[in-house]
Amino acid sequence: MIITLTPNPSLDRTISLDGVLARGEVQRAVASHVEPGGKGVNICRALEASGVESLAILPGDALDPVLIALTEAGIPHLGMPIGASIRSNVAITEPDGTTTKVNVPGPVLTPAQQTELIELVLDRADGAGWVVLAGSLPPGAPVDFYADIIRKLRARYGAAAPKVAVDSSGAPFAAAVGAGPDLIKPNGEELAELTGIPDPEALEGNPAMVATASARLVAGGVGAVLATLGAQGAVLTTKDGSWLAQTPPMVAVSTVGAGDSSLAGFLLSDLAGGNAPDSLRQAAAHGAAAASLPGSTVPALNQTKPSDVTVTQLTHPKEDVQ
Ligand SMILES: O=P(O)(O)OC[C@@]1(O)O[C@H](CO)[C@@H](O)[C@@H]1O
Repeated sequence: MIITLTPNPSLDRTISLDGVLARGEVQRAVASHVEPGGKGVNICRALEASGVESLAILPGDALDPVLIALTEAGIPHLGMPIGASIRSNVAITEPDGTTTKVNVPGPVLTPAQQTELIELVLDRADGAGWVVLAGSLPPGAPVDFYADIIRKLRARYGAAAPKVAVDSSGAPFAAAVGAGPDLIKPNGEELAELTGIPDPEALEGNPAMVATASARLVAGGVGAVLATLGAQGAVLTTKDGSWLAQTPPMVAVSTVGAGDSSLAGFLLSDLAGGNAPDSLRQAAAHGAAAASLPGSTVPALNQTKPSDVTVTQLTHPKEDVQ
């Protein structure tokens, strides 16, 4: 069983253009998709598509379009009523795979609502294999919201605590990293920010540098780092080493949610007893399959091609990343 918490979920509208996005112009779209979203929600959608038991915890009223869509899709979820609408985020995709995304802040969670949401997670985590804390925080939540949940889970369940994965951004991600989660899933930019690399482009095309930066986080108490690098693949770093996964070149249809599918692929392999390189392979296969699907559509296991993924072990270069 995998529990996800999405404290700032969204209704995702993806608009497909048949040309390049033109700022300041009126353009006609060729298609549009609406899906219930937010990172943890997408992870549960991907797990459900592969028959893995999960529960999506999120703030949202029973009649909110996001919760209605989750019910219709048969995604197990637990909504905490907030008396406000879940935000709507927009993605615009171009034929070459370029995706432009605009995310809005979302409704405020009061301190009482934050406490209630945390209690829901703590209660439901009993016996779970993983708890995934995912996405941005809603306005009003303190920076250490995720870090606090990690500490509370360990305090309540001790040695029986579920493993915790975190995928967020900015200061809340950095604070969560400080609490030593079992797994984090940064993209290149987030990894640079977490490790103090001033120019994220330095990591582009340099998996060894990604591995070195990730290894520092592992040395600092993070269990594993799954760095997703878009078309350049993914790098997994644990205390045992680093591996690079690469998928065959492709033109993406929509990259929205590809990282969430990657994390779902990793978790379902891990739950099934896969070792680190196996789980990385499934993460990369899930990410590539998601990028080939429109909107934030998530792939099922049988739509992924792990045999097309090349996994190689990396050695960390001696020089420090500055
Ligand atoms: O604003 P956040 O919480 O960082 O990200 C939200 C979001 O971009 O993440 C998912 C894709 O990963 C989408 O479903 C959703 O719109």
